[in-house]
Amino acid sequence: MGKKIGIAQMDITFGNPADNKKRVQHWVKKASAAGCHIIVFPELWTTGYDLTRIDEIADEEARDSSAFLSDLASRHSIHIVGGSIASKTKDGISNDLIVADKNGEIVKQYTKLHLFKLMDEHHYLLPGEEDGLFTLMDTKMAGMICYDIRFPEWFRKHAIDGAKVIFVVAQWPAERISHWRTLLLARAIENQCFVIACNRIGSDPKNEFGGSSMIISPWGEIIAEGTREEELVTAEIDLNEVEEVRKKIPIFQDRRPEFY
Ligand SMILES: O=C(O)CCC(=O)C(=O)O
Repeated sequence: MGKKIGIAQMDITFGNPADNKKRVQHWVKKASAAGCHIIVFPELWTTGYDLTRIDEIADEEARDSSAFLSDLASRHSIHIVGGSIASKTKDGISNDLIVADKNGEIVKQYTKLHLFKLMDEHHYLLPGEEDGLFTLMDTKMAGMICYDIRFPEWFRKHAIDGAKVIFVVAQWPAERISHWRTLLLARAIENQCFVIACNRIGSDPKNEFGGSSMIISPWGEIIAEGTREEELVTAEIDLNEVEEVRKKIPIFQDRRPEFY
């Protein structure tokens, strides 16, 4: 049976978690009414890239955002790949992707592994040290955050470890949207998995963001793509397609890692 995916290609109010929570509530209601099994949100949706104030507005131990997403997921009976949020711990602040299943259980908290120096992340955030794997609907999946997609070896590790669907949550600037599209397509084709990527729209004081959220099949077809407007991007995916593609061109059997 197909699974309906919804991507909340939303704008984010700069440095205003309360306002952004209202936005997220709106998109969860919309996705639930549209019959989506999963909804996906963008990177740093609570705060935006308000890094100079991040210490004030980050969420202590991701507690508040996790409770918020968990409550929404169980009330609307929908799995939430809850974008990422700034989480404050005793060691510093990290950029964490939170996943809540439809019963409200938090099944993953993944910290962005690769920090993006061009947007000063290394001055404000701590990098992660763990993988992005989780299970939803009895299927192994994984989450990545924005700049992570420039590291094919990180994606590959997750595919080798069993991920059939890889989510990407981002705030990807419009000026490099051709990189975004090309990298996502390549990651889907080379790993023969679904790639479901959510990018924000709108702007902040330093960047304009490019939308073009995408749902890409394991064969590399774009099943759905957003524009640069706020919208719910939806498509139904058939998880069996992963095995079909991997049977047709068996790259995971044909790899020769002893030479790489
Ligand atoms: O790699 C890029 O061009 C964009 C990355 C980015 O914006 C981020 O990681 O936040």
